[in-house]
Amino acid sequence: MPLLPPTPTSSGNPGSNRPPGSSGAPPPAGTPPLLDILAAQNPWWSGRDFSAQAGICRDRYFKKIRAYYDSGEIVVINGVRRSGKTTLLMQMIQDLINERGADPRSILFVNCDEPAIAQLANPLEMVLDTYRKEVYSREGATLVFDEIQTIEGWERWIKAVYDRKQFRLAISGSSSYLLDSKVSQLISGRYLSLHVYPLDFSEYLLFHNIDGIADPVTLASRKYEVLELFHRYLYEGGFPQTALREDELVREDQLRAYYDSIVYRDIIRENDVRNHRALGDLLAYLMANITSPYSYRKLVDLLGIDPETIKEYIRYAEMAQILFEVQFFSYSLNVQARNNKKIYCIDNGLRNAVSFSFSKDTGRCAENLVYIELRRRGYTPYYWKNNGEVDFVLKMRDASVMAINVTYTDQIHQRETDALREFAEEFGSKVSRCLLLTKDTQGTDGMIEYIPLWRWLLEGDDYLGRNQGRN
Ligand SMILES: Nc1ncnc2c1ncn2[C@@H]1O[C@H](COP(=O)(O)OP(=O)(O)OP(=O)(O)O)[C@@H](O)[C@H]1O
Repeated sequence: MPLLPPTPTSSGNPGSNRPPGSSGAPPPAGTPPLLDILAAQNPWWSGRDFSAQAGICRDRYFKKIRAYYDSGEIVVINGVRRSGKTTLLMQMIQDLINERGADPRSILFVNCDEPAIAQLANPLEMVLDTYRKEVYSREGATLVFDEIQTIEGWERWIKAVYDRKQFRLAISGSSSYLLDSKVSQLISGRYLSLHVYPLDFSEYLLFHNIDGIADPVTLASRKYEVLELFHRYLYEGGFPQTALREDELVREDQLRAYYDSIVYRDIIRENDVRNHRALGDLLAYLMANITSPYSYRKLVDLLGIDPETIKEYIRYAEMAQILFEVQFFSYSLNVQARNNKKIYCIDNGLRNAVSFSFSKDTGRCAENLVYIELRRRGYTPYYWKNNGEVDFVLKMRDASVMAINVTYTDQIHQRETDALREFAEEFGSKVSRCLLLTKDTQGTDGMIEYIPLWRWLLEGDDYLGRNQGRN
């Protein structure tokens, strides 16, 4: 079977079974294995259909990637494992070929996590060399490196390639190390980055064939289905692959496999963690106790792990983007540091699949959902506590603050509204808005706005104030 059959738009000789730059003979037994690997990863070189790999279009990410690509800067896609980064890269490639007339062979995609590539002595250089010699040697190629953080020294290499100005570049990675300060300094001013999260609620609806709910008439006619799906989303979370699974047992097994792979590859392997048991105990505790305040001292007493190790492991979990620590809100950094922290998880489905719980933990799930949505919208939420507790405090660009409580019960408890009033009294004119996200109550009492959680998730930033901006 020819290695690279011709494609109608190929830049090679018409009728040739080989890519431009290769020798005239059919690929012999001794064809470099690297070319085979690359050909398998780049089905478009041979005109093979790869639409299945491009999945369902997540519009807002896709539009951004397109704009970033057109800017000529390095497109960086970052996000927790399995959130859909590779699929977005496939959508970008499909768009370049199908809509924008790119020569299929002018696009090189490399999965750097593939052992056969990662094990090469100088993988990126060898891949580019092979590609240039065997597939496409002209200028203007697009080079796409998926999971690039697995290759040591990739930053210098990417910078050098960028500086040659011969290629368009896109890279992706699953860990925040991809853009930690050292790296971003090296390529600073040369990249535009996009953070990919598991599906938001409108994307989740789209994955269940509900589209167009921005239109009030459509929303009204499909409200029952939307509410039913919201109930599922609340517990099952939004990883794209699991959102498409109907079988609950398979879905949970898959989420547990995600968790194991994140913990092993992005925490243990990435940071060379030796004490697996301590790490496992800490993560299990934090996963079970999302949304609750904790102190390092309490964790030391409970788990018998020293405080420095606890801090370090929490940082690793943050870099792997599965857990996020939230600080107490105060204008004084000392007060902020002295107070307890809270922890939130990237996805309710992931959290529920690995945490043993007798109840459905609806309150925690609702609050966690809001936290992730606020991060998606670009905020760094804080919490506040005095007599009552405010779940989220947002610092706005105009220096005001917004307070949000979440209550997912049939009846609204007075403590939720009292806490918002207490916060408003304490911070006075700095408070621009108080929201209470509810199960289904909507309206206002003059000071507090009540909004059903599902509706707030769908209505994007509007309820947070279009002109308020983010911190
Ligand atoms: N937009 C989408 N439409 C349909 N399926 C999707 C979509 N995005 C992701 N998926 C599915 O979710 C799974 C993970 O997607 P993908 O490989 O793109 O994620 P990733 O972030 O690159 O993962 P990793 O970090 O593990 O490489 C795949 O099975 C993929 O088919």
